[in-house]
Amino acid sequence: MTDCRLYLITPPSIDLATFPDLLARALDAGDVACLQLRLKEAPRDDLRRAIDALRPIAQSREVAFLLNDDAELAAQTGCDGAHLGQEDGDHARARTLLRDATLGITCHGSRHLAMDAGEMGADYVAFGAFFPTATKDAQHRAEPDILEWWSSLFEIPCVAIGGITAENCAPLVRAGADFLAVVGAVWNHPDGPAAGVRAMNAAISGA
Ligand SMILES: Cc1ncc(COP(=O)(O)OP(=O)(O)O)c(N)n1
Ligand SMILES: Cc1nc(C(=O)O)sc1CCOP(=O)(O)O
Ligand SMILES: [Mg+2]
Repeated sequence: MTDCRLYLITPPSIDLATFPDLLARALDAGDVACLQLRLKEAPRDDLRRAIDALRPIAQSREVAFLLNDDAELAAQTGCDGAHLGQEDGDHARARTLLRDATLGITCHGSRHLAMDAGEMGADYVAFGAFFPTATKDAQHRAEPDILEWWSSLFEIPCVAIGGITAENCAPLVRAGADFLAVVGAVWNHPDGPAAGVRAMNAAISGA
């Protein structure tokens, strides 16, 4: 029995007229540990509107609501935390701003970055991309052995990301990933996002 759980990230752009209902149905379909709002192109006002609309949908279902890229906005708007990359500002300042809220840090395929993030106080470290992804132009790759190495040495949870699907995720679960972060595997599932959540849950449990 694995403790690994699904970490869902929003599609790169959403329509607030229809997405809240789609999200609710996806979250009701199975186990989702957290939702990251990742709208790279959205103007700040749209981002605030999206937070206001989507945060209650996640939090009312005990799904942690994390904001991508902006710890200050996350802290101001009642998010459960933020995910920051290596270019997303001062991690130590974000740690202070977020107080007890979650701070996750992208560490690509780097043991060094992961240890720095752990020392700085990250609540999780994220490794990737494990597989080719159509969701973004990923410049870094990671191999499953980094998950084994990290989880054998450190208590801080690790997230695997990048091109993960129900079909390819088993080695990452077995290597020790605490969370699998996905976009396409859920939102582009041929039978819809709810089916995508069910497929990921089944693949994680069966790994
Ligand atoms: C869980 C998780 N892991 C990695 C990333 C990537 O963050 P970053 O490197 O800052 O890239 P962008 O997402 O900002 O394009 C993530 N968002 N979530
Ligand atoms: C947002 C993101 N960050 C990555 C990294 O490697 O840091 S890969 C990625 C995209 C994840 O989407 P999908 O599940 O559709 O591949
Ligand atoms: Mg970022």
